[in-house]
Amino acid sequence: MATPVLTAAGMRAAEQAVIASGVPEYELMERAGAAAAEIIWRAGGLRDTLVLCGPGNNGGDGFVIARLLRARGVPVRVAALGDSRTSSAIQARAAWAGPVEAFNDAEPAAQLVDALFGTGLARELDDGIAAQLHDLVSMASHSYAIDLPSGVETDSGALLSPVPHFGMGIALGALKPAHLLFPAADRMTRLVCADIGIAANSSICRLAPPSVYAPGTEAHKYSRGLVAVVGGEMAGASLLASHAAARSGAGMVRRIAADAYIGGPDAIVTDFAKTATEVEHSLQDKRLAVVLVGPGLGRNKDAQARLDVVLKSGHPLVLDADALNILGEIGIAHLPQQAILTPHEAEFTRLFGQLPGSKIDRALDAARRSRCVVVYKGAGTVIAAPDGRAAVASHGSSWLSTAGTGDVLAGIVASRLAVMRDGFQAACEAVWLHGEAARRAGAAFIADDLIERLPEAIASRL
Ligand SMILES: NC(=O)C1=CN([C@@H]2O[C@H](COP(=O)(O)OP(=O)(O)OC[C@H]3O[C@@H](n4cnc5c(N)ncnc54)[C@H](O)[C@@H]3O)[C@@H](O)[C@H]2O)[C@@H](O)CC1
Ligand SMILES: Nc1ncnc2c1ncn2[C@@H]1O[C@H](COP(=O)(O)OP(=O)(O)O)[C@@H](O)[C@H]1O
Ligand SMILES: [K+]
Repeated sequence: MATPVLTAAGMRAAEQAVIASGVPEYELMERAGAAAAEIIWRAGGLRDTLVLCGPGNNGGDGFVIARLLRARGVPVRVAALGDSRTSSAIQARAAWAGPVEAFNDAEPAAQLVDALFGTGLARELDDGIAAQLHDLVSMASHSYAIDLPSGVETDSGALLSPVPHFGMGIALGALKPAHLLFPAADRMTRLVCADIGIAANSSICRLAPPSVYAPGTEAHKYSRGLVAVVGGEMAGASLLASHAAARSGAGMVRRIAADAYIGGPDAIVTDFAKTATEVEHSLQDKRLAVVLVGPGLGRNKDAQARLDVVLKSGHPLVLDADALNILGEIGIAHLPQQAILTPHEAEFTRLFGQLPGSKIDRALDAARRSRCVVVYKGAGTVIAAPDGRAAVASHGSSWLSTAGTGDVLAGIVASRLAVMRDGFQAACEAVWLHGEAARRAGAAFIADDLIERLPEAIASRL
């Protein structure tokens, strides 16, 4: 099941709904503290522990964690950053029977629990606080960020001040954008989400592994989807995309290109189309389920003419690479509705300009403006639909940062769209399969290797 993602305001609203239903606010803090203490106990056992508590409810969680770990026999010290300022945090502090040290004087421990700030962080940490947190975390063998690492901005994943690397992030009640967006997501080696009895409904989710279906017994190559990949003068990129499409479930792939390359998998049929008119003619095939254009297209006048006939073809479209660059120049008004766009950062900015907000906000804004599904690529890829749904793919392999992997993704997107016809779902499946193929390919792979891993990635989800 997809894990929902809540912004700081969304989380407050979800908490308020539970409180309005009759659960005392302090009960939520006890639940959060108990869930986190259980996770820490399982991971760290009887290690000597230091809990850092801030002034708000995140600090309150810390006092509950300290009390419950001590009740299990864990040697626990608590260091607080000033007084507790909320009624729940004051109550949690009063229930802690041990001494409270000053944060600035706290000595390191084998296990460090950061309950300084969570969703209420309003500005960067003072330099001295950030430095002391950094030292204490780096001297601990086990470190846990309660709800969020202190210093990250909940909704954007930005680092408001330097943030150390934690062994584990323990999200309370729901994931927040900073758990999945970079650079914050990189500050937690492991991430767990603790259930505290909050109904976290959200149109934004963490990308979940898909359920993929094998073709039915009545399937034939056209019913499984015929994909056309329209390339230009350069063969490599459109070949990668075509090959990836062929390995991702489509019944047939046709490459329509001006290059004279005749190698590549024999299963891919190449239509030699020198001019835009010849491309137009090839696209008149009613059996085509999806047309992908962009990889290897080029940006010259001929490329523009080829793109133009694709945009007017009436087929469901996937637009990548040079198709996006050309659209960045001529404007998104020329986009057909319900296409899938797969921009990386530079292509995104060329298409939509500098949009405000988090990467999730920007992807959703772009999807609404273009009325297309947008796959905003990079570490922390966001897939957004015009109706407000978004999925965030985190922890994809950084080895993907190699030439041609985007062409492979575009081919997978086209193939999944040909198979299932739902743009958002197809894009989500494709990003997951691409990430899984990368995981299976290990280190230092090239784009071609990813394609070979796609059948295994698909088989793992049947
Ligand atoms: N309502 C509840 O009882 C629950 C609260 N929860 C916890 O509460 C957290 C949110 O609590 P709060 O809203 O109290 O916020 P925080 O505890 O994250 O921080 C807010 C406090 O820090 C101060 N502050 C903010 N930025 C600062 C900075 N840079 N330097 C110094 N002081 C700064 C604020 O003035 C305020 O006093 C969540 O992250 C979660 O850990 C969860 O346990 C769920 C239940
Ligand atoms: N550091 C990274 N971590 C995770 N994924 C990445 C990283 N860098 C790139 N990727 C992924 O690799 C692919 C690269 O696509 P793109 O930039 O279009 O490359 P190309 O144009 O060379 O094919 C995208 O799917 C992107 O999300
Ligand atoms: K924290």
